[in-house]
Amino acid sequence: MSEATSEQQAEQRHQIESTISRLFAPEDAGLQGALQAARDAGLPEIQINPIQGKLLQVLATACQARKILEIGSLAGYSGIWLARALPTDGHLITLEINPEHAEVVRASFANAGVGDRTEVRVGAALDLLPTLTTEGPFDLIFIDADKASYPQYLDWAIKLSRAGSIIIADNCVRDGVAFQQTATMDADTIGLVQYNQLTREDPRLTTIVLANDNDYTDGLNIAVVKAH
Ligand SMILES: C[S@@+](CC[C@H](N)C(=O)[O-])C[C@H]1O[C@@H](n2cnc3c(N)ncnc32)[C@H](O)[C@@H]1O
Ligand SMILES: [Mg+2]
Repeated sequence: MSEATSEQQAEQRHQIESTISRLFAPEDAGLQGALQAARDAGLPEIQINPIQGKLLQVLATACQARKILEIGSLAGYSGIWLARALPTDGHLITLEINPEHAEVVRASFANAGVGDRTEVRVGAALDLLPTLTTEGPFDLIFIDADKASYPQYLDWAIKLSRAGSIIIADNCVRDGVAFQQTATMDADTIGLVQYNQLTREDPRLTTIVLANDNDYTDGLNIAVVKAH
């Protein structure tokens, strides 16, 4: 029997991913509505994928999350996945710099039935994070905003967490460049490289990166806070 070509292997990986998505992470009307609202508002399609959304829910459930913090809301797609892992008295705060995005998020949260347990705060995350110290600790923190600030977001995430909290950051593979050190990197890539290094070396964290987006070329950095 002949070896599969690289195109056949890519197609097989794609089929497996679609099957996992369909079986374990189907999108209901609320999630599909958030994607449509984003398209209608002309927002970029840079949200996480359904498997990542379900993974966020699995992790939120694993740490019995009652308080979740998200940095970077876009249209509320990841926020809906996260909010649905909360108990009815749980709370998700999502930080978003763009007021137009925030309006779309609020409408999509309401449409998805999670308006009661979610709050969108508008502003630059680095300005808003210091105002959250009395509202934590957060059980899960999801970082998915401007990449250059990821190292500072990590500092804040640890400050706002407890032992057992889970800190997740998106786009921490980026075709592999997020693990490289070169002289010619832009500020976003430097932020990602530093984030991976900081989470790998920080003795307070246990960390792994999973390549689980865009045909394994991007993915999530997942860190558990062991102690402060
Ligand atoms: C990749 S999108 C978030 C995607 C979303 N988490 C999802 O998967 O559905 C990044 C979002 O972060 C917002 N953002 C960028 N810089 C920010 C900052 N400094 N503070 C807060 N939000 C920021 C952008 O406006 C954008 O809506
Ligand atoms: Mg992202």
